[in-house]
Amino acid sequence: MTEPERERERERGPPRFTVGYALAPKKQNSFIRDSLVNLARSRGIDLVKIDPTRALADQGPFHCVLHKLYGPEWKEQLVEFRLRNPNAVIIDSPDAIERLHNRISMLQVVSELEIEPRSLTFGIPKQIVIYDKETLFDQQSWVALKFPVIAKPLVADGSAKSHKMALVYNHDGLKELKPPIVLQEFVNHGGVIFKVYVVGSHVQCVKRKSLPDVSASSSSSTSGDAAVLPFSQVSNIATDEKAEEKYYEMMDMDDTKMPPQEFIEGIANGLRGALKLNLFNFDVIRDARFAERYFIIDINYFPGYAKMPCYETVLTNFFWDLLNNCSKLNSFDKEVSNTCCGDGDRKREREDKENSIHV
Ligand SMILES: O=P(O)(O)O[C@@H]1[C@@H](OP(=O)(O)O)[C@H](OP(=O)(O)O)[C@H](O)[C@H](OP(=O)(O)O)[C@H]1OP(=O)(O)O
Ligand SMILES: Nc1ncnc2c1ncn2[C@@H]1O[C@H](COP(=O)(O)OP(=O)(O)O)[C@@H](O)[C@H]1O
Ligand SMILES: [Mg+2]
Ligand SMILES: [Mg+2]
Repeated sequence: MTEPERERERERGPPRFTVGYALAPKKQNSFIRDSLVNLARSRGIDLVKIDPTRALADQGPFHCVLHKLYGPEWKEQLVEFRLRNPNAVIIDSPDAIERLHNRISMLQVVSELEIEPRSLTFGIPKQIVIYDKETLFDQQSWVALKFPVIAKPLVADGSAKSHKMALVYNHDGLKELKPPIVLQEFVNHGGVIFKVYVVGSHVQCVKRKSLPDVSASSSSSTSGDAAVLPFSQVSNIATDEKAEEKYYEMMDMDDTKMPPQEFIEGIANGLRGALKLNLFNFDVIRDARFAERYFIIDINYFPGYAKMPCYETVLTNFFWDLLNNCSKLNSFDKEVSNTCCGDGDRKREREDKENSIHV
């Protein structure tokens, strides 16, 4: 760069970026808080709402589009936007997100991962998919499964219906289920679930309450108790503080040891690469019988990040990394200058970007 060019750049000041967001109203309320908007703004990133009633390609300009909306029309909008703005970043690709909308394809990738240390194991609980009532009533279809099982709607599209689960203690309980469903073996895990939030290369694990363990006797069809227990979003239920305190005491929540960070990061990075996603979380449980055995039971796109400690900083850093030092973006906005960062950061940014753009 010549001296006059450097001078012009100094005069222009640091580059500014615009991130457009397209979110359902509930998500917008929980995620787009003043604390996030102000922190991002102070780092040169403006968060701007995308108007869902107007064509996306007519809005902007956006250096980056952040979204959690579904359906063919929205996908079309993204394709059109991409054609008109080939250097803008779309977080994340709708095809990659769609894989998480089916509870079978969602977890398929887990079995393909190879993670150190090998002293700990991870996988998914034994599960089958049932598409119709006939198969549900055919003993042969679930003979390989051990009760209790959790029945989950096959579709995980964010609707209230897609979170309606049932804990089924014995085969009598199967009668009440409505396929298409996934029947997954229930794993006793001490009533505590680990939620692992992933934001690009940032990985953060938190503890949440989960379903309590089930005793062997409650699974017998002669116990006289109900054969099925419906529930929904158990780790998300807002209880009053007192009840919450009692629950935590009862479940020894404070005493529950976190899984090793290195292990969790290995899984998170493996999933990030295989799923080609930047923004997701996954639910992990630890087998109550074998403490070295972990199961991944759920993966969610763009989860409730506002519940993650320091979410404003984590998300702002992610946007910043993505928007700065990126040659593709530099050509989208010719005004942007090159900014330095370490090699590790560069590698991280490259990975984050590889996971984004393609629509
Ligand atoms: O509503 P929140 O903030 O609790 O976030 C929900 C997530 O809670 P979590 O962060 O895992 O505790 C929630 O996670 P779970 O499925 O409950 O494990 C989902 O990601 C949910 O999105 P969707 O309904 O599946 O599209 C998320 O809902 P949306 O905010 O995306 O509607
Ligand atoms: N295989 C399982 N064994 C034990 N508990 C489970 C299992 N699967 C799900 N759960 C419990 O049910 C809750 C909801 O299941 P999940 O698959 O995470 O659905 P959702 O997408 O609605 O969060 C989990 O947070 C956990 O408490
Ligand atoms: Mg879950
Ligand atoms: Mg989920």
